[in-house]
Amino acid sequence: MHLFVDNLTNVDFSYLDHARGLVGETWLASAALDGALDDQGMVCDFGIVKKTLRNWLDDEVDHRLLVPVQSPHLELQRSGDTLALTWKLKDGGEITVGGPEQAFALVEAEEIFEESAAAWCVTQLSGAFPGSVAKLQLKFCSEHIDDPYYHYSHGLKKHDGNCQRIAHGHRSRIQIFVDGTRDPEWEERWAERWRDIYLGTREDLHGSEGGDQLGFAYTARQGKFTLTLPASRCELVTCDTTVEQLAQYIAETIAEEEKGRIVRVRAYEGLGKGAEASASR
Ligand SMILES: Nc1nc2c(c(=O)[nH]1)N=C([C@H](O)[C@H](O)COP(=O)(O)OP(=O)(O)OP(=O)(O)O)CN2
Repeated sequence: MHLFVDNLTNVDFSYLDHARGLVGETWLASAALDGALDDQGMVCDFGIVKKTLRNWLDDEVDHRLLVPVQSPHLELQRSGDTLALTWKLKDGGEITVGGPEQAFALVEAEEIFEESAAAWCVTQLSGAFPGSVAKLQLKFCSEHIDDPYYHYSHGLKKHDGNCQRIAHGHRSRIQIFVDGTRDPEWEERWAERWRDIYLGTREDLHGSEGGDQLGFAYTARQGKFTLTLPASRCELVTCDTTVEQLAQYIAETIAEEEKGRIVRVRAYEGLGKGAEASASR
């Protein structure tokens, strides 16, 4: 018998890609299970399926940096329960990340994409379901978005939860209105500007701002986090990078060029949520 659960949860995370660098991503997860019927006439109670998978994905994938440990572009070092890695980029640059182990997911794969990540999750989940379940399949996919969107990574050092991790991210739509009318040109400009970007807070800078490589470091409740990456893959902002503050930052930046007009920005953070802000000059 075949059982399925569509859109059971979504995961927000970042991953390392040889060409794209640090990629903020949001995927929807769906599951399918094959097995015999138990004495309730079920392959597995939907309640158990949803709780088991949601809890596991929340703990092991959501808000983590997914690292493809079989990649030739990776150097990884462990010291106690902290990890430090160097990732070589296709254009010759590099990214380094350090932090507590719980901020990373070490995925047995050469590259991270929907299928490789799902296959690793299924391996990790072996034994999580009752014996009536013979086979688990997991599928990740991106939300269908008609609007322009961007992928960004960031870390919120003041956040009490997992958003404090320095390299987690989202795939997010952006809607921009000038004097009440949607402005596709501005939306495309921001989608391009924040394509695979790291949004760094200026006060977290470690080292100088002027060079080709930028460094960020902070200590939060989970431990010490560090990140270095090419300045060209980064946008520095003076505020923290909550979606409220990003919406305000975008609105104010556009308002500088749209003098006398009211700019309203509806910025998403991942799927189905975000913040609205307005500005005029
Ligand atoms: N009001 C705000 N709340 C939160 C913000 C924010 O900018 N404004 N940001 C975060 C984190 O950046 C986090 O990455 C958001 O991730 P998400 O998974 O969407 O949030 P939750 O963990 O709360 O939701 P789940 O659906 O349960 O994963 C957090 N909050």
